[in-house]
Amino acid sequence: MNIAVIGTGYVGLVTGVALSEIGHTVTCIDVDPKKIAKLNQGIPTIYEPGLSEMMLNNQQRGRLHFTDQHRVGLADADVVYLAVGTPQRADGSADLQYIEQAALDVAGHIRRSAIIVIKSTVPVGTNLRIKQLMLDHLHPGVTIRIASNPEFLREGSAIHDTFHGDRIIIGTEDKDTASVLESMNKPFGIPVIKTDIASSEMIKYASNAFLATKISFINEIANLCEKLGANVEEVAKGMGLDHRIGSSFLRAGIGYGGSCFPKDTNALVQLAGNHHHDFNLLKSVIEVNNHQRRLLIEKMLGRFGSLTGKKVAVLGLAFKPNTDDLRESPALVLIPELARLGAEIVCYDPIAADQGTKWINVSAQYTENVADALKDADCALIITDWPDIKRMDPKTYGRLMRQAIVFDGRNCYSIPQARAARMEYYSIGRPDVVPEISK
Ligand SMILES: NC(=O)C1=CN([C@@H]2O[C@H](COP(=O)(O)OP(=O)(O)OC[C@H]3O[C@@H](n4cnc5c(N)ncnc54)[C@H](O)[C@@H]3O)[C@@H](O)[C@H]2O)C=CC1
Ligand SMILES: O=C(O)[C@H]1O[C@H](OP(=O)(O)OP(=O)(O)OC[C@H]2O[C@@H](n3ccc(=O)[nH]c3=O)[C@H](O)[C@@H]2O)[C@H](O)[C@@H](O)[C@@H]1O
Repeated sequence: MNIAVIGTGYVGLVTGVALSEIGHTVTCIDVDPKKIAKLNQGIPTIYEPGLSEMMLNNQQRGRLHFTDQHRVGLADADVVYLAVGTPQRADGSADLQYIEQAALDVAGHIRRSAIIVIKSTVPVGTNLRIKQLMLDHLHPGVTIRIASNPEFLREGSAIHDTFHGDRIIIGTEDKDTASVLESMNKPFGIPVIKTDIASSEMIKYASNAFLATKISFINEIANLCEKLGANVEEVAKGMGLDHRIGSSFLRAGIGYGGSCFPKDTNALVQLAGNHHHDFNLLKSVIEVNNHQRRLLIEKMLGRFGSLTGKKVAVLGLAFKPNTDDLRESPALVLIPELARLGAEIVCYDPIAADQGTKWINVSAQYTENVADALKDADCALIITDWPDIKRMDPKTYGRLMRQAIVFDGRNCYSIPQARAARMEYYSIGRPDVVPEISK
């Protein structure tokens, strides 16, 4: 089929590349000419394992194209995906200006009837409003059908998730549209759930809200474990083996970040409020997460009294490993707070350092490797559990730092490992490790 994808961000680009990989002819359209120029040179604009090769391969086969010209990109499209951002407004609700503009752009340029698929995460009711908006602006004779097809990929494993997802959700007003989209997605070999549009829109928010709830729940248990002398990792393992609970999303840490959990939980609270429903549970999930992000600073102040003039090695900036995305990363809260407290900050991230220099507006040094960041530091603060940080011999801290004092927001090392390395080690939901010599 001929497909157009509007928006070449994390979701649009991966969707376009994946649909071309299963044999469709895809044109991705973006309003950012710089992104399009880079993509046309075969260079991905985001970091995702496996994306670069797959993209280049499909471009060379002539199945994947990029343009900033809607007229060109929409010329042959049978199906048009809208995959632009739906960020958070100041009041927490979803900002729909980009998707509305994208819909108007399509309506203004499309000259043939097509199915419009909304992939962006949008509040319940948005698909039908977008349809009406487009109907008001279409050229005479052009008809559209609308479908909701929310995305469940995770950044850092986006290609893997797209080909091995648990389900594909298709919400439509009519069975024909659902059948067309089901057969289009068949080569992915993933179960397709066909439903109505409102339920499809809600499945996306409910899924993200539930995963965020699991994380805040285990973080609260972790905080209690610290007070009671239990180890949250043992607790999570013991809970997760119950298949009704499941072991995923039970990793305690410095809270969830990223472009979606924070914004989607807030948007759902807002949506509920607009319908006179006070979503207290989800409000608590958000509150717990906000507090969790600051926990390690409290621990650092507890240990040092003051951070003025202390050299802090910050390991990891991205909101999770394998991505260069800094959106809502705990780093954006923690680094400015360290600066406010007078610390000297040296940051390391294997992929997201460039983004760090753009997003973090406080004075900080950026290094190319972990060793340079750790050299002569008074303490280390682990924000992202990058594989090279996790795999590092914990004795490295002692070899390079003034004192091996590590505040670990991702529980990268086991307690026995920390003890063996003679580190002073503060993690989440586990006993502190304080060697005799440091007491
Ligand atoms: N990032 C993620 O992992 C996931 C995101 N989502 C949802 O997918 C949607 C897109 O998210 P991201 O890909 O992260 O956004 P993004 O911000 O990375 O990309 C959006 C892209 O759309 C382009 N754009 C904006 N207006 C346009 C227009 N009128 N015409 C053409 N292009 C336009 C921008 O230039 C940008 O390249 C959001 O609703 C998000 O909640 C859903 C699942 C996963
Ligand atoms: O709607 C979205 O954008 C996406 O949001 C999340 O994906 P993503 O944000 O890319 O990454 P996750 O792996 O879910 O991690 C989110 C945050 O939770 C944190 N997390 C995750 C799992 C866990 O056990 N503990 C924990 O603190 C991560 O460190 C990270 O900061 C969902 O997992 C995807 O299904 C969804 O499509």
